[in-house]
Amino acid sequence: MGIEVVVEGLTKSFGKQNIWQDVSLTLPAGEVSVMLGPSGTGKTVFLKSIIGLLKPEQGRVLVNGVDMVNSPEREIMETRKLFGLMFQDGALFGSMSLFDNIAFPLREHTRKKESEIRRIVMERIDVVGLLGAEGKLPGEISGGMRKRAGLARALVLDPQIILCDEPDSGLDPVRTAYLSQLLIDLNAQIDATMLIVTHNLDIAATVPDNMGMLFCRNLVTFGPREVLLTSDVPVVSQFLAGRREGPIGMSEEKDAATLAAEQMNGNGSGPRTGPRTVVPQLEPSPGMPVRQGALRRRERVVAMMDRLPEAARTAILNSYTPAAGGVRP
Ligand SMILES: Nc1ncnc2c1ncn2[C@@H]1O[C@H](COP(=O)(O)OP(=O)(O)OP(=O)(O)O)[C@@H](O)[C@H]1O
Repeated sequence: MGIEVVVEGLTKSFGKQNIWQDVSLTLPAGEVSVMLGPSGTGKTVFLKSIIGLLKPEQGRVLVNGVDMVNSPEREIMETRKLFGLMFQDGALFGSMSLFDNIAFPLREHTRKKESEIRRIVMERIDVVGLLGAEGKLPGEISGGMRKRAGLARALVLDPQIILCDEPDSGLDPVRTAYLSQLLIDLNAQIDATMLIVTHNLDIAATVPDNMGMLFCRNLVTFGPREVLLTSDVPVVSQFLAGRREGPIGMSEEKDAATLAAEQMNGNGSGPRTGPRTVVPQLEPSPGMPVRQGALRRRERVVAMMDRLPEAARTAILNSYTPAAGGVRP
């Protein structure tokens, strides 16, 4: 089972530029979480801070008892082995075949024999649906295949935590839908804790158990998916609706005068009139194991029900009630 990641009071700046401050959240073990946010709000910086590649000036990130911000570098390096990373562009070596790319972490970090490496690599290539393409160079395959190869490479060291940075970038809607299903199937198979950074609304609506959003140097919210999906917080509802009207502008935040003018014109970001539909979360494909993370999540969310907003409670109850169309385990 995956490992929980506890983020406490994290603040990161580059020189005088504060990226975000006082971010606290817990990625529950074995569950899938998504971090949303407009471009430039520091989502990638957040991922890099979790694995200790960037150093926030305040706060802690606890993984298996190790603080990825303040512990000695040796402990951080050791703990980093628990992570699988999938970067935006797949980050593959252009001169190596897919097989060698995917084998790279095993050859670099383990003393396994080539026969064992071959077995593991081919197994992961099968999981991401790339059997037959293992001899190709990254330049000879499509962007979607490169993403899947990046995911296969993230999986070879049996990670307990998987971080995906914009897995959908450059993919068409159909490929994105396949990738979403692949992420859920993977979670069912390996029960790893997953954090996906994206601004893709389809992934946000259908993949995660939990969702958060970074905006304006703060974590706006983080919790069960239904909380964000039914939220009336202006920045959240604007983002989820993909509207121009609201606090998010082209360069992140709009000034107060523009916002006031929008509200005068009736284009404001006030409360919605009708309820927002929460689409069902993706289920693992037929033949896949039951997602253990979903079972644990159900217990966790039911226990916190009385602390959640009413719209989120209703959405959760609907998803867990077969009569209401809910199909969750
Ligand atoms: N190593 C660095 N040194 C200085 N500034 C940096 C560094 N890395 C990131 N930044 C700055 O931090 C801010 C957040 O960048 P980040 O890439 O995390 O945003 P993001 O939310 O992932 O954006 P996008 O959705 O467009 O990928 C940007 O202003 C960026 O220029």
